[in-house]
Amino acid sequence: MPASYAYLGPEGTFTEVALRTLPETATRELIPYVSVQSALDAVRAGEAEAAFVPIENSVEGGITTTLDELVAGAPLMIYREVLLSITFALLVRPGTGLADIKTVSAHPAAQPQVRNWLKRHLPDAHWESAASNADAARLVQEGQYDAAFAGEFAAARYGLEALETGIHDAENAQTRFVLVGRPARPAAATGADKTSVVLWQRDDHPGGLRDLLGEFATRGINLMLLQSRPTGAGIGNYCFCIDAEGHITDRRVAEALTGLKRICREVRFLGSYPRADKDPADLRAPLPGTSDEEFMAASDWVARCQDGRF
Ligand SMILES: O=C(O)C(=O)Cc1ccccc1
Repeated sequence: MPASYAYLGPEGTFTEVALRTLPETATRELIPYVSVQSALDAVRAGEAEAAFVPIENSVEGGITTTLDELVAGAPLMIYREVLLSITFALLVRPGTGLADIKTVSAHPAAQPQVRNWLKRHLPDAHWESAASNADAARLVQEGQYDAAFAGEFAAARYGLEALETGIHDAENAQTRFVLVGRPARPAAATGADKTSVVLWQRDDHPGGLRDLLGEFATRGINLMLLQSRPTGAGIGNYCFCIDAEGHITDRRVAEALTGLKRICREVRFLGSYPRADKDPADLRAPLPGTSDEEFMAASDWVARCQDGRF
């Protein structure tokens, strides 16, 4: 298997910066791709061992292009996540002033993070979406746009200068990135893990979403992401992308997935992996009655009852 990781490029993306925080990248070739889709397709085709892509930010929620790629097509699995705090720089060709800027470009996920700043400083600038923030910087270098919102570190790579730095509408904005590979056994539980799934309801009925969420709630499982995405089968037709606390080898998570598998038309397991935001030591104790030991003791009791040995 090629020891390479694909990532959302070109060079100089926040994605690349987040990826380089993973220790194993020292022994991997890191290959930039023009889109999330092409990076994930490289994994599906066996050209790359894994792909590293943005999946969620704290301002706008899920990055829909990534979620939609994971929802459809040949199954993939998430193995790691990285959180990165994000502030933007306004990158321009040397000599450009604020008054010269007619067009600005960045990845669509950047727009909600700089909207207020734009309104205040460049109210008449025309927004042009780019495949990534670094690609916007590259297009500024080529003369296609006047300015790009990107990481300050991208300036040197594209011969640009930062007219402004530290741009962020929301304090502490973070973006979450994931390392995605072909399906295999998830890494062992660390004690502070997250499980990602996609759920498709069997039919449309009152309380349908509550039924799905109930499988987590009754087992004391906290949810960290719930994003509905259209299935493409018509208005009102959605699947649900869910991140839940815990690992598939935790009894309560395994039982919740068992319940969901029974009541859903389809469940896609997207992986169990260590949480980037928490140490196992910080994690609260499971709700009473939902620890592995309590699940095991209860099923032993049922087995004894079935045997008449209670
Ligand atoms: O990695 C990048 O530079 C991207 O273009 C994706 C992105 C978009 C907005 C915030 C963080 C990452």
